[in-house]
Amino acid sequence: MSCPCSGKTDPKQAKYTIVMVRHGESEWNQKNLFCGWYDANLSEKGQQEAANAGKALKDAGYKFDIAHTSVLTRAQKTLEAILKEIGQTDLPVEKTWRLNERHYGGLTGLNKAETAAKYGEEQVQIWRRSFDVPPPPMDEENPYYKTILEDPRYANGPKKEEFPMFESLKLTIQRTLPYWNDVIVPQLKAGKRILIAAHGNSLRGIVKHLDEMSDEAIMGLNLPTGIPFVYELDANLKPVVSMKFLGDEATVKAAMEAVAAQGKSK
Ligand SMILES: O=C(O)[C@@H](COP(=O)(O)O)OP(=O)(O)O
Repeated sequence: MSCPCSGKTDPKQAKYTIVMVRHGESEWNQKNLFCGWYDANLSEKGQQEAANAGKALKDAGYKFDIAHTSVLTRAQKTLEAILKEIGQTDLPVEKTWRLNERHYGGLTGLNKAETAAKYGEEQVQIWRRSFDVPPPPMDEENPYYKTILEDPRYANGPKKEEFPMFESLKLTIQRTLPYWNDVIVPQLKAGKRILIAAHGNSLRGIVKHLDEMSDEAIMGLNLPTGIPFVYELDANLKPVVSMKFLGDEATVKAAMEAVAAQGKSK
């Protein structure tokens, strides 16, 4: 797909700025495994990507008043590395399961290329990128079932009855948007400069919402790891600058294509 690096631009009307970044490459991204709510660490390359994201933000002069991240290590470590680079290690940070990656259900722990070889690339593309077709549910046979379900980081939510066993992008958006609307929007309106470090699909959900992308259009968006992107929003929180990556266009495009290709059979 072409790089949607700088959609609409009328910075004169820009009232609010928010920066988002998908975490750096995780150890499971590196092994090409469906990760979802499994708590994979950053790979060495991912740690470097996170530091580079911080350098890019520093070079562009960004400072923040508050940051938001998920309860997963790969996003939190990315945020930490960024804050170190921009000299804001004391920034208030809010952590929420609502910014977690989508729950990849029964696919969690499977290799994406092997899954494509077994079920076909088309099926894997549907599982990875369709708006509302969920992956198969995670059941007790899955080796990561207990690790995830009994993880103490979820003691304060989600509630037992809302704890996902799988999520489509649609379901992911349904639990991410309340956080956007109830926590992030009021902070934006109060003039806070906000940074979000999260995941490929929780961020795709926010992007879909902000840019009012159709269910079809969002299928074509693959977010690269560790490259921050900026939104400038008007008084009604409509984008006047959309998804402006802090990276050169060729690099961003190649990184997006590499993410898309993870679902190929080899
Ligand atoms: O869960 C995963 O495997 C990846 C996204 O995978 P795709 O939807 O791109 O396959 O999540 P992230 O690395 O952003 O936390």
